[in-house]
Amino acid sequence: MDSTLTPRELVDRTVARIEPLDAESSAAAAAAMDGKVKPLGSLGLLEHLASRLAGIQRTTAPHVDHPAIVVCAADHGIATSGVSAYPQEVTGLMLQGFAAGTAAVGVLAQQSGARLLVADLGVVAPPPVLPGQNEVLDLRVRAGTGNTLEEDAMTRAQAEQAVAHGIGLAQRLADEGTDLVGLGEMGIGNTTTASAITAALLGRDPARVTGPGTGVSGEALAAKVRTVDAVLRRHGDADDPWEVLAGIGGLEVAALTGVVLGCAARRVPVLLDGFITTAAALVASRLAPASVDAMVAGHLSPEPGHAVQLEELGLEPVLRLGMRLGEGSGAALAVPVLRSAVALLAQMGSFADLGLADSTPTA
Ligand SMILES: O=C(O)c1ccc[n+]([C@@H]2O[C@H](COP(=O)([O-])O)[C@@H](O)[C@H]2O)c1
Ligand SMILES: Cc1cc2nc[nH]c2cc1C
Repeated sequence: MDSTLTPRELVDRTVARIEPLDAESSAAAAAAMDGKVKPLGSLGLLEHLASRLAGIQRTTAPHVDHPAIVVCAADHGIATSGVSAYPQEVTGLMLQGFAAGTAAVGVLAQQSGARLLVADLGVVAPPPVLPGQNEVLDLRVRAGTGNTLEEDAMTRAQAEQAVAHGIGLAQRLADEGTDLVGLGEMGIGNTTTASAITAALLGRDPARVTGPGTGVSGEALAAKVRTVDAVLRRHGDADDPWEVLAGIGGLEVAALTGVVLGCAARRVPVLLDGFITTAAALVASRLAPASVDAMVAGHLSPEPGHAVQLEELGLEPVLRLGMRLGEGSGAALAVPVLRSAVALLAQMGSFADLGLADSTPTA
C-alpha cells in the first residue's frame, strides 16, 4: 500500500477493498464436509468453521499453517477513576511479560504454534524494551488516553493514526504469509472503555454491558456502571464509529479495529478474543459491515456485554471456558480447534471414496 497516503486515506482504501464471504468456496467446503464418512452435521461447529474459513480465504482448501496473535496495549485515563481492581502500572509491567513469553498468552500461543507480536499504542509507563522471544512494536500514538469522564480519549487524527497502525500491522502479517490473526489486548481500565463503546454503538443500557473486568464487585461495580453512564452522557451518546473511537477510546481498541479491517481486506481470518477485542470488532463492523464475514469468535468471556456483542455480530464462540483474562488467551486456545477443522476437511475420507454415492440418511 502507498506510504504517501494519509491515515484516513489508508482506512478508506482498506474499507473499500473488503468483500463479503466467498459463497461459492464456502458452499463447496460445506458440501465436501457433508460427504465425509460421518453422520451429517456430526462435527458440529467444526463443520461451520471449515466452510467459513474456506469462504474467507476464498479457497476450497482453507489452511491454518502460519497463525499469529497480535496483542495491542495502551493505557486509559479512566483507569485513574477507580474502575479497575488493579493499578495502571500493570499495563506496562505486562508488556515485559508478553515480550519474554511468560504471560498466559505467551504460553498458550506457543502451545498453539502461533507467533506472538505485541504492539505498544500508548502505554503510560512502557518498560525498557528488553530483547525477548516475542517481537514488540513501538506504535505509540500518545501516552494513554484522556479521562473520558472529562475530555475526549484522543483527537480524531490520533484515532485515525491508531487505526492506520493496525491496518499496517495486518498488511505486514498478510505479506509475511500469516493465514490467521488472533486479537489480544492489554490495558488496565479497558473493560470500562469497552462497555461504553458497546453501550454507545448498540444503544444498550450501561448496566447490561458492564461487568467485573479484573474483579470489581458490589458497590465498586455499581460505581463502574455509573461511570460508564457518565462517559456516555459526556460524549453525547455518540454512535458514529469515529466519534466513538476518538471520544471514548481507547488507543489499542482503535488499533485492533484497524487490524480487523486490514485482515478482512486481505482475506485473512480474524479470531476475536474477549470483550475488548470484540468491542474493536463492533467498531470495524460499523466502518465496514462486510468485515464481519472475516471474523471468528474464539471464546465467550463471562463479561456480560460479550454475549451481547457476539449476538449483534451473529458469531458463535468456539470455546466457553469461563476465561476473562484477555491478552488474546481465548483466541490462542481456539487456534488448534480451527486447525483441526481445516485438517478434517482436507484429510477425512468421503462416502464417495468408499464407493457409496450418497451420504443421505435413510430415515
Ligand atoms: O477479554 C475479556 O473479556 C476481559 C475481561 C476482563 C478483563 N480483561 C483484561 O483485564 C484488563 C481490563 O480489566 P479492567 O478491570 O482493568 O477494566 C485488560 O488488560 C483486559 O485484557 C479482559
Ligand atoms: C496481572 C494482569 C494481567 C492481565 N492480562 C490481561 N489483563 C490483565 C490484567 C492484570 C491485572
